Amino acid sequence: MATDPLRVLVTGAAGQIGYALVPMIARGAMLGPDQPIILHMLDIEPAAEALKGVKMELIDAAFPLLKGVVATTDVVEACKGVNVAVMVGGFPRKEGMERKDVMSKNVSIYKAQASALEQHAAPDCKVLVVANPANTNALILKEFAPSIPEKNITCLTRLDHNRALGQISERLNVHVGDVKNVIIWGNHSSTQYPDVNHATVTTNGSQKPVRELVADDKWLNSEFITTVQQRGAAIIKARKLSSALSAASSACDHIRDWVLGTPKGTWVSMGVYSDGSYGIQPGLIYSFPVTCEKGEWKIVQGLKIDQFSREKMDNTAQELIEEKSLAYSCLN
Ligand SMILES: NC(=O)c1ccc[n+]([C@@H]2O[C@H](COP(=O)([O-])OP(=O)(O)OC[C@H]3O[C@@H](n4cnc5c(N)ncnc54)[C@H](O)[C@@H]3O)[C@@H](O)[C@H]2O)c1
Ligand SMILES: O=C(O)C[C@H](O)C(=O)O
Repeated sequence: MATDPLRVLVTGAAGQIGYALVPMIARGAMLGPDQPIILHMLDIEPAAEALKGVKMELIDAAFPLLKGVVATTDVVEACKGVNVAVMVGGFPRKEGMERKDVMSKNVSIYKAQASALEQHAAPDCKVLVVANPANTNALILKEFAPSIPEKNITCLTRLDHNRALGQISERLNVHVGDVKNVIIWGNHSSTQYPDVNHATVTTNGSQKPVRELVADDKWLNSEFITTVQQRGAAIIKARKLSSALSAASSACDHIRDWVLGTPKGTWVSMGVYSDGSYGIQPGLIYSFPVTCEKGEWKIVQGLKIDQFSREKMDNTAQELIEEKSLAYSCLN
């Protein structure tokens, strides 16, 4: 039986993440190889010509799953009937800036786009905010779109999760696919806490704790953490542009696992609405370990948290509380 196409919105589609992301979606990397797609691409007037060019290339690539392309600078047209919204539109940080330095420009975009999504997207639309400051933009979107269920609004910390997997795989010289269950707690910023206390590596059919295999707590508790926290800045320094292919790929991972489910025994990190789990203030958009089934995420419960982790988890929560009040002061 033919499957109806799903409508996927990408905002900021003429930008560098957008350019990497739309072909991945059109090839099935986000919603699977059998799911037809109609792509909705939004950008602003100064990027309208570039957006047209992206649409031309999508047509030229002749993707079999791509059943239509809407390329527009009209936010209402862009949001109409979308089932998935990937919010990339905004201003990236440059060398020497922290992510919250792009706050005033970006939170006002998310306030404005919240109502367009609320009024015109499909009622069960799943929203992923990528643009920085990602957690706080998602929080603003949630607060200004009160009729969208809070469970449907998330932000991207899967890139940090994948970076953590990558660092462990490099250190142990094992395949990245054999490393699992790292956790990113908190903010997608330099206060995030990459935690390997529950992570494992599968070797010769059995699972071993990452801590045991690395056997170097000093490295795990210092250099590993700062490398993951600072990876975004390192990419900006090297490329003079912020990460794009890895961000696009991680956005596909985030939505794919959310919609199609996480493999048994595996969790991933997602920035989601806090329900107070692990003592994190309810209402923040905070990155937790989650499992997904039937299109719903659930925070993994009952993990043992030591004093070292507790302090780092609270520190990044505190930054999110401060970002929230800074965001509101930018909106006033
Ligand atoms: N969460 C993450 O892991 C992660 C990773 C990488 C980048 N980012 C962030 O993603 C965002 C995009 O990065 P990029 O490198 O693609 O930037 P970019 O400047 O190349 O592209 C951004 C696009 O957004 C468009 N835009 C601006 N205002 C808009 C609006 N109101 N509506 C729709 N589109 C609008 C711009 O015209 C531009 O085409 C940045 O905020 C960046 O910091 C987040
Ligand atoms: O660090 C940035 O500003 C871009 C992005 O958030 C990243 O982590 O690569």
